[in-house]
Amino acid sequence: MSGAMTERHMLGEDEAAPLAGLAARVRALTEAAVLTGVGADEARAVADEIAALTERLRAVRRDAPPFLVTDGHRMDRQGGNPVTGVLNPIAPPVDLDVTADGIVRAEFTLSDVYEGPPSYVHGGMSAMVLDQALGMAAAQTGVGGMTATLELRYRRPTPLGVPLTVEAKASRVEGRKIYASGTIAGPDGRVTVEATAMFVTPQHFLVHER
Ligand SMILES: CCCCCCCC/C=C\CCCCCCCC(=O)SCCNC(=O)CCNC(=O)[C@H](O)C(C)(C)COP(=O)(O)OP(=O)(O)OC[C@H]1O[C@@H](n2cnc3c(N)ncnc32)[C@H](O)[C@@H]1OP(=O)(O)O
Repeated sequence: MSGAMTERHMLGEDEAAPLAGLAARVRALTEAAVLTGVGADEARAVADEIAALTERLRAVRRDAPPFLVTDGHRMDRQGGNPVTGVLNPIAPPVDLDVTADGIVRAEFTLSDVYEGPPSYVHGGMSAMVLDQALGMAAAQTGVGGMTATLELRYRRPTPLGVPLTVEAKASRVEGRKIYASGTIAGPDGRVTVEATAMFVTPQHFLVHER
């Protein structure tokens, strides 16, 4: 198990770059696996080669995903994050930026790997991207917190394979509760998904942080 309290290995840029390159290759592999039309023998042969490569990576195993050394931002240090993490092949990855006024924003494209209804993005994937963006927006107000509630309104289908925009902003803070809202929009600027969320800073986290 990768427990939250596990001491994390900190990756400097030199160490992180080749691992990000590895993740990018595996991301491409995942898409190729979903879309491939090769025959059964070729699929088995490739599977065996991949199994051998997996064993090579397992030869040296960390207890938990490493963190990236960043320029003081705690936001993007989780290289293994499934939305933003450059080290994680299942992350698109979504490169979330924070503007001076606390708006969290990214342009990103979701491949066929994230298909829900035929030719559209899976609603759970939209939820995950929004959870992350709203969570980062909430963290802009101070400590940040765990998602306590997340409400989605799917207004229209979200297209695959075209540039999407996610935006989020914190709206208010009440004690340990932080409220945030955000959207995903298609290339035409029309909103496809709206989200509101409440994050709660755990008591013990405040004690550790302050
Ligand atoms: C560890 C802190 C992290 C900070 C990180 C900052 C770094 C930022 C960096 C990068 C951005 C990251 C972005 C991440 C995005 C992804 C986030 C996720 O996926 S999180 C995983 C999914 N969520 C869970 O697994 C939560 C599970 N639940 C819990 O852990 C607890 O229930 C928790 C923390 C939510 C509340 O526990 P309590 O013990 O602190 O809560 P009580 O003291 O009872 O409540 C405080 C107030 O909040 C209300 N409340 C609590 N939970 C509620 C809920 N689910 N719905 C409505 N109200 C709730 C209560 O009614 C109470 O309100 P009254 O003070 O009485 O007005």
